[in-house]
Amino acid sequence: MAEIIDGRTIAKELRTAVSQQTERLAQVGVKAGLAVILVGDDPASQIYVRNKERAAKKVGVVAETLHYPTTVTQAELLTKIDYLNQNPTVDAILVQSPLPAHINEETIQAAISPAKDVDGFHPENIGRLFAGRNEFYPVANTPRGVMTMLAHEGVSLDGKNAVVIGRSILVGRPMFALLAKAGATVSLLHRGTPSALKRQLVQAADIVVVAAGHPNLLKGEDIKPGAVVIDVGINRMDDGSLVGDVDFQAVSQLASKITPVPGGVGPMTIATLLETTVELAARHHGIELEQGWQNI
Ligand SMILES: Nc1nc(=O)c2c([nH]1)NC[C@@H]1CN(c3ccc(C(=O)N[C@@H](CCC(=O)O)C(=O)O)cc3)C=[N+]21
Repeated sequence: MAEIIDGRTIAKELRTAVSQQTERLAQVGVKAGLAVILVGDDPASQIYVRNKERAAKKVGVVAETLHYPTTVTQAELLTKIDYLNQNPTVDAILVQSPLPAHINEETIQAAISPAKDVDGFHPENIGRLFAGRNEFYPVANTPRGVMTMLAHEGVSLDGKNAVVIGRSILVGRPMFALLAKAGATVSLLHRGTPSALKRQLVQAADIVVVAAGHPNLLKGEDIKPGAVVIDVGINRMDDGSLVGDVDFQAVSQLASKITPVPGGVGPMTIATLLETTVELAARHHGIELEQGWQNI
C-alpha cells in the first residue's frame, strides 16, 4: 500500500512559514497584497477563490477579489490590470482561468506586469522558466506546489524517469520544465500520444504527474510498482463529490507514494500562491527573505 502524501499537512507547514514571512514584512511596514480577477462562475475557480480568501486571511496576506460578469469586455479587464500594475499596494495579480471565449487569455496574461505575475503565465516568465532562469520571477503555483511536496517527501528527481500527462499552460508544461530542471528525464504526454507509446512511457516512469482532467485516466495496471503518483486532476462528479484523474483505489495498491483528491495538490496550490505573493512583496520592497525561488 502506498504512503499517502498529505497535502493539507504540508500546506499547513508552508502557511506557517509564510505567516512568519508576513510578520517580518509587517515589522518594516509592508503588507503583501494579492488581487484576483474572477470572471463568470466556473465552479473550480470558485472553489479556488473561496479557499484562497480564507487562507490569505490566516497568513496575513491582503487579498481582494474583483468579480466580473461573463459580459465584461477585454478592454475593461485591460484597464483594470493597468490600474493594478501601477497600484503600489498590489504585489501580485492573478486572473482566474478559464475566461469567456470573447476574451483573449494570452492578451490578458501578457498585460500583467511580469513582476506581479503570481501565476507565472506572462510570456517573459514562461521563457525564464524554460531557460531554467526562474530564480527571481514566479512560476505557476500548482507545479511549484508539487515540487515542494516532492521535496518534503524526500523524493529525489535527479536521474529519475518522470512522466507528465497533460500539456496545459497551467500545469503540464511548467511541470515538465521544473522536473527537467531538477534533473529528471521527462516525457510530456497528451491526448495525441499513441496509446501503446503512452503505456510504455508510463510503465517505465518513477514519477507520474497526472493533470489531464479525466477521472480514472491512470489505472492500477498502468504504473510501475513503487512509482510516485501525483494527481493534479479536479473533477466534480454528478453526486457533487470531487475526484482526481487517478483511480486511487487501484493505483495506491502499487505506488510507493500517492496524493489524494481532495487533500493533495489543491491545498498546496493555495499555500504556494500565498508563498509566491509574499516573495513578490518582499522583492518589490527590496527585502531579503530566507526561503525563495532558489529552492526550485
Ligand atoms: N489563474 C489561475 N490559476 C490557478 O491556479 C487556477 C485557475 N486560474 N483556475 C482554476 C484552477 C483550479 N484551481 C484550484 C486550486 C485549488 C483547489 C483546492 O483547494 N482544492 C481542494 C478542494 C477541496 C474541496 O472543495 O472539497 C482540494 O483539492 O483538497 C481547487 C482548484 C486553481 N486554478
